Amino acid sequence: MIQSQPTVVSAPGKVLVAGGYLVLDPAYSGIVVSASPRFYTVVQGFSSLGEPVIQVRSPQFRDAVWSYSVKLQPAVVVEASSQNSSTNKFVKLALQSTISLACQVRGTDAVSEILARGLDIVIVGDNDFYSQRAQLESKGLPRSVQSLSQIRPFCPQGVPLSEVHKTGMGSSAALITSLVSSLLLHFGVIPTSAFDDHDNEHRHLTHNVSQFVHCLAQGKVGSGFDVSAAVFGSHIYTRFDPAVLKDLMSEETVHASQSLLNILSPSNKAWNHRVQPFSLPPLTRLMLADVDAGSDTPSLVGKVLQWRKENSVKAEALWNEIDQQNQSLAKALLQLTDLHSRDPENYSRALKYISSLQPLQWTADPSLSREETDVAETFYRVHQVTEAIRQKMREMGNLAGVPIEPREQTALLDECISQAGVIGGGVPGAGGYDAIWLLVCAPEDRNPDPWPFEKIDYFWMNYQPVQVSPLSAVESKGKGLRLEELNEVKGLKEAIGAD
Ligand SMILES: Nc1ncnc2c1ncn2[C@@H]1O[C@H](COP(=O)(O)OP(=O)(O)OP(=O)(O)O)[C@@H](O)[C@H]1O
Ligand SMILES: C[C@@](O)(CCOP(=O)(O)O)CC(=O)O
Repeated sequence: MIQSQPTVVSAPGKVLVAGGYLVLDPAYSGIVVSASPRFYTVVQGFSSLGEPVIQVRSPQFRDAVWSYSVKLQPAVVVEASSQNSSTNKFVKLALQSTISLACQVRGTDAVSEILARGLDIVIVGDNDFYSQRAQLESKGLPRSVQSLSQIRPFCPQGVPLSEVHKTGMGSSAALITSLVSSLLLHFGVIPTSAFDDHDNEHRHLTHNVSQFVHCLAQGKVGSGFDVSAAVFGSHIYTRFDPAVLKDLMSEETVHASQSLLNILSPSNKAWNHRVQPFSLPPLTRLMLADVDAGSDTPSLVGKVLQWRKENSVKAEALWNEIDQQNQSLAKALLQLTDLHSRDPENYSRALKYISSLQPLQWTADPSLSREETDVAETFYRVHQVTEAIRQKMREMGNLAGVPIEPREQTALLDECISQAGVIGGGVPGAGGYDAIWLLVCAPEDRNPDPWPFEKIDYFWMNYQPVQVSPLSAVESKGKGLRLEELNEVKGLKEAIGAD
């Protein structure tokens, strides 16, 4: 029986539009856009018969219920029940770390009281985190954004978690971030006002804990841009030095560590990542597609890093060239936001004008005013820079002998990017065969033409060489973590079985 008011926190997925591979090195940065699909964690008091337990459920998957017992003395130990039909390292480590931290911050008695009745935790992710091809096929629907809106929210995937086809939106980072934050709130480590503003110590603590749990669960310290996007929303990300986590990176030390709070505290100066403000320009729309190019993505990252190590001079030159382009891209995109805020009318008129033309034609009209020309030229610069980045990333792939932008993706992207109103695009993150992103114009009024996004949606639906499935994701302007009301998230109550 559910007994207390639920704590609900959501965290967004991400798209690394520039900075793949480079972002692993603190000398470089990446542009990470937070996306509208979110992971939701619902934590409630739960009265079980017998021993207090924590029950975690992921109702979108088969056999995805995990029970844990918790001992607080002499040290916090979270133990998975022998009856669980599968293990979930991510969930277990999130419980272990947040409860340990809660004991350090609130004291064992307070935590023991909250745990006395047990906890029921439900985790669900928006449909875009998982390929919906099978759902669309079973409903006889074409692969279009419109069809996706006909699939019910948090749709069950019909398979165990280990078999699901992910779309690369950072599911584990968003999941860990929403789970960790909901637990920190539920145990009173941070107050309910923690996420009311975008840059306070509570949000930074949540970031550090989520980053740590995610690294520990993955068994390595990654760049962390995905967790950072889940916490802060879109930004320009520069990674932290992995040394900050070195004393915590084994499961044994987590059990033993008295210094968890000291290391994860926002006042620990060893957390030296940088989060610089960024968002995509007004009246544009991010489009994403899951591409089924019928080929396995080999382990790209290992091979690229190996090549870089063996060819350091050549690699440094290439990394610096790509970095310059990445910085130019961020600058041009931010400049567009600025042009909009200074003169929304001319921005809007220029955007409407370029929406029905191919990039090459954007700056050729002498009848545009000076202000409109500024806007059109800045959009054209974004177009040119995204094309230059693609070219350099292909070069990186060729040199390292890996398919960062494979031929199938090049053909698809070239065709998309040559269409009217398409600003630019590429392969997100590490690249490979799985996905593409585009930035398209989204004028307020579309007449007389269809919106560029509708034309692309139609183009993808009919594209023959590979199967292209759109995602409904757009950029999330929600600035990362959000405290939610259970009743206000469409389909959430039904999905967690509380209706
Ligand atoms: N809905 C969920 N409920 C519980 N655990 C989940 C859920 N989704 C993911 N996980 C945990 O995260 C792990 C998957 O992590 P993995 O590193 O494969 O994802 P990812 O690479 O971040 O995904 P993506 O391709 O979306 O970026 C699973 O093994 C599981 O432990
Ligand atoms: C190659 C890399 O820079 C990006 C990987 O991005 P994604 O998870 O494929 O979106 C690796 C990393 O930063 O963890």
